Amino acid sequence: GRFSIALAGAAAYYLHQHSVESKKASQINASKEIGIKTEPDLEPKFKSKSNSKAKESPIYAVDFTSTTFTPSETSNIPANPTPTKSKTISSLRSRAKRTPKVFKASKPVKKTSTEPVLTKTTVDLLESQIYIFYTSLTGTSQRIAKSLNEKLNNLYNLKNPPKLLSLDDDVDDLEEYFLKTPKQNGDTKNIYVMVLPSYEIDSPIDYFLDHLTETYNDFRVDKYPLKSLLGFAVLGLGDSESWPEKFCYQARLADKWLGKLGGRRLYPLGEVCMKYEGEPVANEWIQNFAGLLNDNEPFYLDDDDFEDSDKEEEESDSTDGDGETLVDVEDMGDIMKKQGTDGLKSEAKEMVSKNSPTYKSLTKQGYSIIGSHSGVKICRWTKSALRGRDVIVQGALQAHYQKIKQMRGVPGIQMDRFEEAFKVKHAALSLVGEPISYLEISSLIKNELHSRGISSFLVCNAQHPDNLRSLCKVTQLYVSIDAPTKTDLKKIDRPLNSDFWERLMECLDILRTVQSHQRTVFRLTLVKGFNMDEIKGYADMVIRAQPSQIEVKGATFCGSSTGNGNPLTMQNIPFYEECRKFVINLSEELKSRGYDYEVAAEHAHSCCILIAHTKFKINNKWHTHIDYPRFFELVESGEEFTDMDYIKETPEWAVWGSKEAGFNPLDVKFDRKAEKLKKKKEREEQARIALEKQQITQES
Ligand SMILES: Cc1cc2nc3c(=O)[nH]c(=O)nc-3n(C[C@H](O)[C@H](O)[C@H](O)COP(=O)(O)O)c2cc1C
Repeated sequence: GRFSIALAGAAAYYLHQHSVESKKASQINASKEIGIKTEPDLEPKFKSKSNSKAKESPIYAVDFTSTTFTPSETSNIPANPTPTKSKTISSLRSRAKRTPKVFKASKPVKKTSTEPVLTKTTVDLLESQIYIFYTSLTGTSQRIAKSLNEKLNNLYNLKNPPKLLSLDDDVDDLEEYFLKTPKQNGDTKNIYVMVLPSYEIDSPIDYFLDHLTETYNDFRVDKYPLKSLLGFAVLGLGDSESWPEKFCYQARLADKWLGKLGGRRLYPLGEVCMKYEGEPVANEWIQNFAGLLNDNEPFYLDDDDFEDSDKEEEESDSTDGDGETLVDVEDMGDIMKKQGTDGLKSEAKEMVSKNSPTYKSLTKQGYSIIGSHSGVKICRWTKSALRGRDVIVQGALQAHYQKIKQMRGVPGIQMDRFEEAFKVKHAALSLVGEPISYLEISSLIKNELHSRGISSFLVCNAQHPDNLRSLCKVTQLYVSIDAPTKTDLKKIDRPLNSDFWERLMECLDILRTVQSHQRTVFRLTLVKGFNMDEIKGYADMVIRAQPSQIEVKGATFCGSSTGNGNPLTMQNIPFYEECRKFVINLSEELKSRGYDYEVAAEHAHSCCILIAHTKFKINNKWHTHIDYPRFFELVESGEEFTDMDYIKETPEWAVWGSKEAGFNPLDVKFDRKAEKLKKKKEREEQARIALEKQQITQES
């Protein structure tokens, strides 16, 4: 058996009440039939009987990837970095489309590698020459830049003392640093750290930003002059109260253009409001940045990243849709130069190439983080798991942190969320095997998770009654209910045990009795044409187990292929409306039989709806959320407690029927297309005004 631990920081766990992963699609293969219903024993028994009988020790592989799917491959970190493949003319894109002198070249063909190329970075950041640039009108940025300088100067293992330069006084010619870059002895490379305020009014920052954009747009010079840097980071200072719309906007622009000019982002852009947060937060950024210099985690960012950020703009400008790219003849020099130098001299590739199958496979398995979980699938954890529970949790945490660190260079990462992701708050023990069949599970939960203040969401498939009976207190105990009848369940889950139905029934009884003190949650994943019709069968199970809540989620489409035995198509993915209908019918069925369950909350975006027992509705307000601090207080007290002792009011935006339908208004959805459209409209409007002005001048 295998199970996975998915870890999440606080910020990313806003879905904690409702998030349900869809079941592995290939497991679902069913038709409908009326099943056997057994009358439940309705006598609750509150005393827990522990099953201490140790059976033979099984072998556990730990899957730290997505909780929905375990790939068959593992990725290795090869000892030797794979060199960057040389680029061809065709791998370079044109800039703005110009006429009339054009060469035709085929669309970029990126070489892909089937070999995983996740490698440790070969360069030691501590060996670099750090330049701290700042510009300051009223002295704040200068002060912060000085404390950054001091902090770095005090790093005993930093080889070269940093250089502090005012863009206003010490840098006469921006080209010396932002077109060429200073040459150092030997292999020493430069790191640029910028401390920049933002000014709505004209200031020297405009001049600096103009220089960056002009360099980028100047077809005569290398488009990526800052590629020779080891990396850069920008700390922005501003005032979010007085300039909410333009808060730190110039630091953001600097961060963007330095990236576009080929710089590698070493650390997320800092945006500090000097009015509210002030120097402590700026110093926190400094502290974290300094910490990262000591870190030799590989960068998520690879050589292609800065090009990708251009891509969208260029693609949107381009009307050329025939698979070929027009290359301006004036760009040819640039292209030739790149072909000659990049391919031969560029340093060893440090990360999985964005276009490689490995990258795609890893990200698909959950490699993205901030808020979610550690997408690592490294076989050494499998070995670690054999050594015992301590190694499992430590390994999971380590892998989680490692993955977060790798995200530090990705454009758009928010510093506060990045830092928050290091504070693991929640662990989901779930899927692909049974976490409760791990003999040490209770000890792992108590001693490794709860003692660290990490909550535990445990998912089981109700096939191991003995283990379920002896399970310790968890924050939330999920039971997957994949089908409402015996026949359907057999087809859908293809259970290993012939007495699977009896086991399920026994587990449901345990939930109602021995484990009724737990916050128990049924999780139903709806698949159209497979398990959505037998409402009565589900109602029977709810009555038998009397769970605290029922989470219902429409299955998500993960692609289908005839080769992997997955019969699902988009036709099997229910619409949100169909899920709504399902939960209404189920709660009405329960009501009609005298059981008090109602639809309580929803998260339309994830096609996820929560039915809860009405005991969670206090003074007409739903309390389906978890009060985590209270949970840990209760755990620490050693006293017995129930699911009702750590409840928290459901926020209005999550309540069933709210206009937000579960979308937290604080989490602004970034709509790239809408953003582009907005910008386009702004440009058109500006052009129209300019034209009008011109006409007025001509007329007068
Ligand atoms: C006239 C003026 C305009 C400003 N405009 C902005 C702005 O557009 N966005 C922002 O975030 N902060 C703005 N600020 C706040 C400054 O960026 C902030 O006070 C910063 O810490 C000043 O740094 P300095 O002392 O190094 O010049 C503005 C401040 C002044 C005085």
